[in-house]
Amino acid sequence: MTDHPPPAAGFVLTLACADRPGIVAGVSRALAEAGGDIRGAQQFGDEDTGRFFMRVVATLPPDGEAAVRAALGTLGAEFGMRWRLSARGTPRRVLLLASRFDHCLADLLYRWRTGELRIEPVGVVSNHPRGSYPALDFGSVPFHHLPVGADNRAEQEAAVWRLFQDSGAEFAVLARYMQVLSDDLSAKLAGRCINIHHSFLPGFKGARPYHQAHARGVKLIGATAHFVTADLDEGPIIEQDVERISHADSPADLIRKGRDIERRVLAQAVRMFCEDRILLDGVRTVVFGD
Ligand SMILES: Nc1nc2c(c(=O)[nH]1)N[C@@H](CN(C=O)c1ccc(C(=O)N[C@@H](CCC(=O)O)C(=O)O)cc1)CN2
Repeated sequence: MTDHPPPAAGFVLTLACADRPGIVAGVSRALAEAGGDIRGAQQFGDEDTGRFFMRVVATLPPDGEAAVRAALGTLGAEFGMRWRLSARGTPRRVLLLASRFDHCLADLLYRWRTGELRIEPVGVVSNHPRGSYPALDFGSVPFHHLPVGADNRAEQEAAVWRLFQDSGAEFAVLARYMQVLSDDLSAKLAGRCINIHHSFLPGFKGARPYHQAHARGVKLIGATAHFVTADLDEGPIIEQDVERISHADSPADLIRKGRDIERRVLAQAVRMFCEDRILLDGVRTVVFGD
């Protein structure tokens, strides 16, 4: 009976460092010496920032992960590299936040249930009660009603942060959560909190972009998924899309058409995050698409 070696597992390596010769060679050697097999690689050198970014998909033999982590540790120290190695397809634990409008929350939960999005929702937070979502089935996902007003913003945010930590969430998604996060919470969630803004940024920031768009008479509307920073609607952009509209569209028409754009843009951004396709490049992102 022939012994078959255990199947090699799939991994994604992402890295960023100051650009200089030898990075790709070093990474390839580290993987090869650990028995790894590169299945795909994307890289980008940003001439503005002098930074280099890379995403590698590789298989590793069972004992290869420890070996490659050791080699990457050494390489990382030599090149001043930030790197991350994660098993492909591992669901990412996410805390979902929403306010009155539920279309993005409903869409993410559907894509999770159908297996399209490799997420594990660890909780839903809303500043509105559960009864505000009659159309939604949260199933086994815990729902947390955390009302917020001018008199309890700090306490409410402390509860959100405690939930994020206690649930073991890896990232958060503001799925039309209409509260501005404080500088403190924004900093704690830096690079791991994705917001969907219902306009094609940098146009029409704030809480009512569709009314602004209608008043301005634009011919395209859009949506923007971005990382949350303390500066409202200024975070590094992950994904955007637009749709043509006309003079005949009322604000209500724009809100209706915008929902579809918001849903697909947010879902794409969440998928890219879960597949380690997004790297921060200062105030911008590098997105290694599929
Ligand atoms: N620190 C940040 N927090 C949030 C961001 C962000 O970019 N940085 N994005 C928002 C989402 N958003 C637009 O996409 C947005 C949400 C809320 C408001 C706003 O003015 N809210 C008012 C209250 C409105 C209400 O209660 O309905 C407020 O907070 O005083 C503007 C833009 C999520 N958080």
